[in-house]
Amino acid sequence: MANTLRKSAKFAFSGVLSRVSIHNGHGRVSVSPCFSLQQRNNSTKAKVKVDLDSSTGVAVLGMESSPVNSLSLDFLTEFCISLEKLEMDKSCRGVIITSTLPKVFSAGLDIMEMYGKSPERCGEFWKAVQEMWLKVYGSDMVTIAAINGSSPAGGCLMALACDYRIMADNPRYSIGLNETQLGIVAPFWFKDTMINTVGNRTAEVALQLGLLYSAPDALKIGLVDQLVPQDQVLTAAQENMAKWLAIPDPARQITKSMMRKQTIDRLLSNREADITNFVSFITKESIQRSLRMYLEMLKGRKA
Ligand SMILES: CCCC/C=C\CC(=O)SCCNC(=O)CCNC(=O)[C@H](O)C(C)(C)COP(=O)(O)OP(=O)(O)OC[C@H]1O[C@@H](n2cnc3c(N)ncnc32)[C@H](O)[C@@H]1OP(=O)(O)O
Repeated sequence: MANTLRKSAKFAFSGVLSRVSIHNGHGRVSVSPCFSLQQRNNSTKAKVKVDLDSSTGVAVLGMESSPVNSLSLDFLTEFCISLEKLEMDKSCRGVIITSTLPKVFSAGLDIMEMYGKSPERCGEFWKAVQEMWLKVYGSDMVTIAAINGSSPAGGCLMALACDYRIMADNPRYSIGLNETQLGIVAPFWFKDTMINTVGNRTAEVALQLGLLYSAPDALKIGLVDQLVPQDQVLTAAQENMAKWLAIPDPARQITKSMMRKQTIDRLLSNREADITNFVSFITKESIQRSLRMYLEMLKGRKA
């Protein structure tokens, strides 16, 4: 499906990678994003760690952007490059997306990217958010989210874009599209992805109220597929991956495409308008005020 989509869309990150894999002699391959001229990371510390086991064809993509894996432009760029590299690697059939940080899968979009930024920068940021979703939701690989921490808003979207979600059964963690609680509106493709997962009525209530669900409640509504103890999230993801990989790739990929193409096409054919909408919405004075208050609330929680 990703190949099909690549033909019909201009992917911001397409063609920036070469097929470089480094074998370390144990059947595992460490894949670090092969940065091109489009690399924009200022820091040298990688925000994404990829470990591909060539004997199983399964990669673990660990998000390690401290403190909370918020989805900044730099993070999203690195994430998309890593995923595209795996997508192009014929030996990789499945990817497990997880966090290497304690307590948090992803805190969602980096609020600092939406507060006090120029319209140009906001547009660039939103394009990267779209790209992340297109790449995960449209991946030819089997994608499993190993949700080993809280996963609000954009973090929930990333998990929703996967084929299967396994969450740590920890009462401190929550997941959901809580945008309205911040005074902002989840765009149509967030909403569509939620509807495709939990159904229209549940999505309507969840989105309007900006609900964050505990792990058991997320399981109840089908927002996640399985709960396991914290220390078993990755093992459970590996076990589940084996079931998905037992299905012949072409049959599974075509079926996935049938299920998701309409939703993907809707964004592809409205990409520019969606960016324009985002920029004009997020730069409004009232929205900037809401974001500032939310940031202050986040920082103030420590005091
Ligand atoms: C049209 C617009 C559409 C937009 C679509 C999607 C919007 C989004 O995704 S908006 C982001 C929504 N995210 C949230 O509401 C989550 C906010 N964060 C939290 O609830 C908690 O931080 C979390 C449960 C993830 C983790 O809790 P803790 O482990 O207790 O960490 P802290 O709260 O102490 O946070 C540490 C540090 O990180 C900063 N932080 C947290 N989240 C974000 C974020 N999303 N963006 C930027 N920065 C974030 C937080 O302020 C702390 O900073 P310092 O005080 O400087 O240490």
